[in-house]
Amino acid sequence: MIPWETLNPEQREAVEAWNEALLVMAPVGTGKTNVLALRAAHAVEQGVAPSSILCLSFTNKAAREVKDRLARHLGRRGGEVTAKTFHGLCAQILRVEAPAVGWDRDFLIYDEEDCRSILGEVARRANIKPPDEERDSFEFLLFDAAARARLSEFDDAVPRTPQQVFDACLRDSRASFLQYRGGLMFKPLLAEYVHALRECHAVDFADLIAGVNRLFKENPEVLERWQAKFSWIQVDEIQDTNRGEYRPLSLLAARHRRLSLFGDIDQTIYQWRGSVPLEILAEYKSAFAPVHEMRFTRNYRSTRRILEACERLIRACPGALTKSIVPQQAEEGEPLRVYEADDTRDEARWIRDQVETLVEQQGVKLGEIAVLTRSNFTSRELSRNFTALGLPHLQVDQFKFFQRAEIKETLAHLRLLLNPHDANSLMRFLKTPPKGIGEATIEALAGAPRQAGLKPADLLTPSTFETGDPFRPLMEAARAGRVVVFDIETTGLSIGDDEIVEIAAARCDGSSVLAQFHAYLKPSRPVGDSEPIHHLSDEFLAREGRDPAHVLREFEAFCEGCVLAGHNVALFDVPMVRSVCARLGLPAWEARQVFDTLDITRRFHRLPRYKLGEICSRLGLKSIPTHRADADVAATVELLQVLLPQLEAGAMARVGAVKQYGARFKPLADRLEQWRTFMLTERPFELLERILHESGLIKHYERDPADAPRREHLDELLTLFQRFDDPSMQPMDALIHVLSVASLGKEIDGQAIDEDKVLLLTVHQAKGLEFDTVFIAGAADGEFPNRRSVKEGLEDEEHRLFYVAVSRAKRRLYFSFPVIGGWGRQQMPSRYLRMVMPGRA
Ligand SMILES: Nc1ncnc2c1ncn2[C@@H]1O[C@H](COP(=O)(O)OP(=O)(O)OP(=O)(O)O)[C@@H](O)[C@H]1O
Repeated sequence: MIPWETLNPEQREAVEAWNEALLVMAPVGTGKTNVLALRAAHAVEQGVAPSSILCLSFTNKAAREVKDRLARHLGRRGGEVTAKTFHGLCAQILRVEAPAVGWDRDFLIYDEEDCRSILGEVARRANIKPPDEERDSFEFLLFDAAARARLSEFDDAVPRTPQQVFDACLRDSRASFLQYRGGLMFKPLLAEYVHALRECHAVDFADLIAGVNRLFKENPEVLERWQAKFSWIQVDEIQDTNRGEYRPLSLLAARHRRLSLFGDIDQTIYQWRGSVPLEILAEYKSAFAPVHEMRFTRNYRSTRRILEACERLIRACPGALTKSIVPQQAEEGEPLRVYEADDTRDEARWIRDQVETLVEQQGVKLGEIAVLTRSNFTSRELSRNFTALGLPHLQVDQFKFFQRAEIKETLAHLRLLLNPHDANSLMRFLKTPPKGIGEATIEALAGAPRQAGLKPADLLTPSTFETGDPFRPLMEAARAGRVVVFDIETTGLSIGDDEIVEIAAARCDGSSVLAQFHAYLKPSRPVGDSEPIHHLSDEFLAREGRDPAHVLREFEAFCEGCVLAGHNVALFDVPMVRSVCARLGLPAWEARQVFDTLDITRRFHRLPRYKLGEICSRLGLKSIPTHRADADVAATVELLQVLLPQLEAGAMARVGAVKQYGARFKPLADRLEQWRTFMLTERPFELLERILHESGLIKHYERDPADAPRREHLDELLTLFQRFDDPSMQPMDALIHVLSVASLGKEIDGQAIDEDKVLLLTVHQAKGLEFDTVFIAGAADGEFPNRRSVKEGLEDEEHRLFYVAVSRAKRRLYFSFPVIGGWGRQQMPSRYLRMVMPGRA
């Protein structure tokens, strides 16, 4: 039920316009988030299927809030709405469509640190070695350029070449890097980097955005399917969106034309990252005309005094749209205050004193107080001082939770279970707690055997030790004409619920097809959204489909004594057949070995992309895959026949390496295999708890009393795993979901807001939040506005950032700055203070 009585007329108008393309531009604190959730709930009440609704937010925290509110209004049906961040949506789509972009279905999302370490390695291999003191900023430069270069096609009005992007990043970089000006060929470096990522079955953030853009651009039938899935879309914080993010959303909505945007141009604070709100809004209004445009004006958040400050500040900002903000509260509120501190320590002491007074005299809770800063640097300085002064606080930057070594080391264990190819996690797993396998061994493993098609991951697979060479069963079966290549089509992607509608298979040897198998199966559920993928309709299957149990028994007989192979089958097709067999009470396929031609191709061929069709054309094969099971099987057979001689040629080297390293790796492989079985039945937090104990991680962090905070972080990780768990998912799917939140999460997402601690965070991190009391520290010219941003022509963005900071406060707003800043520099009050408090000058 919609609580209409709590809504003001403008909020009500927005909710009532549930069936239109709606654009809500609304100043700070006017209730956008709440209206967004209620509007989706109302759409469901009006008959829109909850599963067709997509709500996008800027942080996971905001997305969770939308979900919670929907659950409150809609009950169980609220859970069917997709509420995510944009990156989360890309990951969801690409996991389903992995074959269409040539990615592995089990792809991991690497965070900035993982990507930078790969880039550093790739650069070293190319003999690019910046001096030690520049290495960090050089890796960042490469990371930034690598992202921009891949997104240029979608982000820039005029696309640039990778070299142009790199040269521009180099020009803008603060460090000198003189030696690289005009001398570094960026394109091959970028290609190496992307290849290294894919070898780990990994992607980065830029891949997610570029991947979805390319997917929709090149595969109209795929786009059509997602258009049918999400027919009702609304997006929050549109002002901080760039073209590469907006475009796929507008494509998704092109058919149903129900795309609604919420935001506030005057809170644009990510222009430096390429957000172009005005252009996007103009594009939106013309593409989705007629757009119902409206503004919210009433602020429910702040006292009149704070709102007056907000209004004065934003009116003075060139180009701002907000002319007035109507206060809903009658309360005048306390006067704003400024403290000119002697230095940072004095500033921290003053804040501590004010906080103590508020707590003792006015009963304010520590968790309702926030200290906002422009830079991470000031935040860290204050944190050091607060610690010395005994003020309980939580610094969000320092709390880059998922970046902490102990968290990464722990998560590496889980990631490795899902994806043994993840080289970064493998290294972390081997090092902590130490597994007795040193750098030299790993270096050696990453060298020669690789050309023979061996990866370190093979040594963590128990079957490798039974055969002495991971590919021996495949080669032997091929010689005996006992390889079955197969492909299936299904009613959908849920392994536990969906059904198989077509099986195609071919038994072959190294040069020819010896027998074929093909059958349609009659499903007990409609094909639904999957029909456009395989073009098999319910009517056709009702007519041609046979009893699934019979077909699967025949298929089992066809595969008798054979080894199986397929393209990108390891993570979907095989578990799907197992699940359907189990549901039908047929003997499971547990013991069958399956070889994936996507994995093998990648070991021997360096290609820009690994979609089956692209592999076939690059390697000059005759077969053309068509997304029909039998055509794909024919293409895969031909591909396998090209790969087999290469596998044969590397056999000796692989056997040698397995012999040499086997004894040390086998116990680890067995342990991982055991955890993999628990992964199928235990909830993510239960599995995490098991691994923490059985891996020796807990013991490792208990050895040194100085490690006590690390232990606490591991406990927090367990709590977060419980919080992020989605009980409606199967345990393994839930684990994939939890790990993707961990890698896509912004700093604030990992935050267990603590009632007993003041929150210390940057203004960027405070976006969308509100607090009873706000301190804006470091409010000095040069710091806020930031000197460098002003120099780069981004002064208006600094102005808006100050506006965002000021508008987070509900009841009290304090400013402070040290007269003597860093490096003993004399500081003047921020120019914005004069606007906020004109009488003060
Ligand atoms: N109709 C209403 N009645 C009472 N309180 C409301 C109403 N609408 C919004 N609020 C309250 O006003 C505050 C601000 O709302 P919300 O955070 O949704 O605003 P917003 O527009 O998203 O803000 P911002 O853009 O500044 O982040 C919240 O505390 C919310 O509960």
